[in-house]
Amino acid sequence: MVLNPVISKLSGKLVVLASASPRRLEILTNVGLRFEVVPSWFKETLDKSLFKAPHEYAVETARQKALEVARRMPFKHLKTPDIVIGADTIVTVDGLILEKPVDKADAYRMLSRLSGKEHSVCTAVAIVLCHQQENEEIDYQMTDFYEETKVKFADLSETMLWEYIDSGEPMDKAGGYGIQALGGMLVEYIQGDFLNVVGFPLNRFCKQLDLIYNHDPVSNDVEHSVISSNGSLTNSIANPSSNSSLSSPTTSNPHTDSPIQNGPSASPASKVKRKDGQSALDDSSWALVNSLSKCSEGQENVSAVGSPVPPVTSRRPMNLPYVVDNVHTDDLKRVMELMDGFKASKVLFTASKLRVFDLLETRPGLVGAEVAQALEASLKGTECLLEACVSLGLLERKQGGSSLLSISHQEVVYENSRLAQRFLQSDSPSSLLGYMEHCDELVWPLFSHLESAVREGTNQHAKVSGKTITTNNLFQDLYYFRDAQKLQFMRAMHSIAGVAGPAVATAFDLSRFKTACDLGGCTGSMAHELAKAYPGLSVTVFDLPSVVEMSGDLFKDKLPKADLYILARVLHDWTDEKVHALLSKVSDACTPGSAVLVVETLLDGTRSYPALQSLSMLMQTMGKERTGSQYTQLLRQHGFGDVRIAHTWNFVDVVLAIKN
Ligand SMILES: C[S@@+](CC[C@H](N)C(=O)[O-])C[C@H]1O[C@@H](n2cnc3c(N)ncnc32)[C@H](O)[C@@H]1O
Repeated sequence: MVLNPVISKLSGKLVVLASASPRRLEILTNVGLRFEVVPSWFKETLDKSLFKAPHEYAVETARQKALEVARRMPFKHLKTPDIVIGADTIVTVDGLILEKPVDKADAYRMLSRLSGKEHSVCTAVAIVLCHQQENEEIDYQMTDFYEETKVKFADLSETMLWEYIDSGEPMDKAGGYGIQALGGMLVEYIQGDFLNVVGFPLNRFCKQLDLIYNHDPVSNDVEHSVISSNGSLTNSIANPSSNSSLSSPTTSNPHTDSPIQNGPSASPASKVKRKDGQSALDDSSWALVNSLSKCSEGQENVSAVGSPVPPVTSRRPMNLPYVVDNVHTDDLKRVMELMDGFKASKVLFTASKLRVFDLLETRPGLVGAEVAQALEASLKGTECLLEACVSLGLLERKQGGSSLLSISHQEVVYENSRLAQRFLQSDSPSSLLGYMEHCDELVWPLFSHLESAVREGTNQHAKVSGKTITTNNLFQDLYYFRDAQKLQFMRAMHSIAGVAGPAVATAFDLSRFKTACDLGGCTGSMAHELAKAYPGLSVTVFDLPSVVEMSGDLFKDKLPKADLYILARVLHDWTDEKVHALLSKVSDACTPGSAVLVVETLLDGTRSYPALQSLSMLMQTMGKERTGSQYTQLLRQHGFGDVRIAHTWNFVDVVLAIKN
């Protein structure tokens, strides 16, 4: 299509970009567009499974972003924009939608998925035109489109991936990369609009503005749906030859003359369809999407919270304060989740202890009564527990049991979720049941004394078991004083090492070491993982006499000879003084080029797990978790000049320190 001048058509208009993306801002500024930035409060949480194709999800998100700002501004900013632009960029690969990574581990998952493959970048843009009418009501007209660009990544090495992730660039970008900066290094070729990959398809946007401002939509016979503030469809004209699109976010079928229901139109599938039945995305027809009076402030907020499609319902009087908005709702949700965190943990521990997951592994598809019978528990309590497990993603609820006790085939039956199959069944290789039992029996009672621990700065065993624990008797008197306790502790250590072991073993290339000694190696689970990863490595486990045959006291006895010493979750048990004593001893046992592998949860980044784990150490031991740089400093003080850190984002991270 011939492109006419469009940007000048917007001069004198209040143009608003409903996006905080600096890249979109730059693209639009560069072409001389004058606009305000009002980031949308619409949360990108639409249920992706409701959309037939990924681009439909992006379009709907762009629409909701733009509409939220268009509806908020007259009330919150006390001015009505002329035009609001919303955009959403998604990356799709193997049918999967990738948005912005939530953390480094997520960025790693995304980028390794993109490595060596072609993927698609889709930016959807929604343009809302706001017309203030004489009666103070505002009409909203919306048009939207999307642009797709194919991008091919080179094969990326692990080092390249991590170097890029550690640059911090992936974090605020769809798909975890930015083509305009460092991420450009990853790209072999692109097919399509480069700026679309950056975040805004400028050319297509200008074509769309051309359609809007250089052609009169009504005289062009384009599709034109009007929804009045009482929610009824008042007009509908169609032009089947039209090739651009506009849709009404509030109508389930704007092509009918029937009245449209008030209230939330829940499904994104309610988007306008073209006359020919195609998705509206390639159309450029018009729809007057909404008409709201200025006094419907509360409604604006309700819609943004509850539904992808803003409802048009009865008006609220201006003087009735309406206090819920997206931001508040998200904060409230977070606080509620945190307040309920202890209940969720206890549900997990109890269901594990009652062996619900083992039962449903051997007998999947049981109804509540059958589970209650097998557990010898009350029906009422069992049903509550099962439903709580479903809500936490531990179990799946299905319809139609075929069991003897089921009354009808429509009865609810339960099965283990994938998460439960992997981590909660006792026979799974990555079962965490041992650790769960430890958390429930030992850590849980300690945490009820968190306030005392914070005030006193010490462990709380005296309050729970009446035992005063010091650096000299931590293991012997606490964990190993009875066989049952010892085995429980060892099971806990074993299960974590089993899950984290493969990531620890491969965090660095350790193939040059021939002998390793796992100091405080407990059941040998970590040693086993190392030996598996490096068939040429002979690993010895050294622990207290009550734990292993190759025994001794780390602090008193001579250490076995090795060229790699492993200290996995040992240093975090001890005071700085003891840590210095131990590292000095390990350093003495090392020759130049030998190394120590410190495996600990590093207090780096913003994940909650390490911080909570550090509190757990405070409650249980003499020690604490430390940051990567604290370990680096400690190790350097003991003659390990070359210190490298690998964050595995598993239970533990890894520090490799090589002796000078
Ligand atoms: C927290 S556990 C870690 C176990 C194992 N490294 C892992 O990551 O699964 C600490 C280990 O240090 C051992 N340990 C504690 N004090 C010790 C000492 N004085 N000498 C030798 N081993 C000790 C304990 O028996 C226990 O196995």
